[in-house]
Amino acid sequence: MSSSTDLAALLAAKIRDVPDYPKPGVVFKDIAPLLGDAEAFAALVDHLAARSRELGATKIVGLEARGFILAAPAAYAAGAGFVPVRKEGKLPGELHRQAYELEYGSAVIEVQTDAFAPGERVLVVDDVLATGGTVEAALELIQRCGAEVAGVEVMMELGFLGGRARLAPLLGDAPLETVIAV
Ligand SMILES: O=P(O)(O)OC[C@H]1O[C@H](OP(=O)(O)OP(=O)(O)O)[C@H](O)[C@@H]1O
Ligand SMILES: Nc1ncnc2[nH]cnc12
Repeated sequence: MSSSTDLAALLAAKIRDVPDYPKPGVVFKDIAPLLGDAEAFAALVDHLAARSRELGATKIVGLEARGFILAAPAAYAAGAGFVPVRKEGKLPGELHRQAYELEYGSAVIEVQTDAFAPGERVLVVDDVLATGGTVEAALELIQRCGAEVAGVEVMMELGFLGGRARLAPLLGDAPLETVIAV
């Protein structure tokens, strides 16, 4: 992929707007066409893996469920470990948990307390940044585990919902990068 503009254009062409899903007033960004396109999917995963290496991450966190689809292959390609942050009730053992609200609902996410070594550098990967509630909850969990946030990589940012400003206090110097911003 020759430039970030080319990557954004390739991906944007494969994201479908679905009005009034899952609730009236929400325009849902459906990434199924992108995932089904071998060139777009590979280009996105390669980009995430390259950023992970550049940021020195040793673990990539994926946020259930769509974040898993991007984070797991990126971790493999980057030579990093993969850590699932899951919706409540899916992980065994000792957990940290965090309730949050997102654009169209509310939920609780959890992570295993021993998922990271102390001070380990962690990259968070997800598909869509809307209100920022989901990523904010994930950052709180990672910090509670004693790990360091190396950065956040999200494929698409819905700027009008203010997620970036909300996350700034938790990020410090760590970058929040999105391939597409609308
Ligand atoms: O910025 P926010 O307002 O928090 O919204 C963004 C989150 O919403 C979606 O996840 P969802 O909870 O719908 O789960 P899914 O991946 O299982 O579809 C998306 O994959 C992000 O994780
Ligand atoms: N509009 C949206 N489209 C897809 N995923 C989302 N997560 C939160 N808001 C979303």
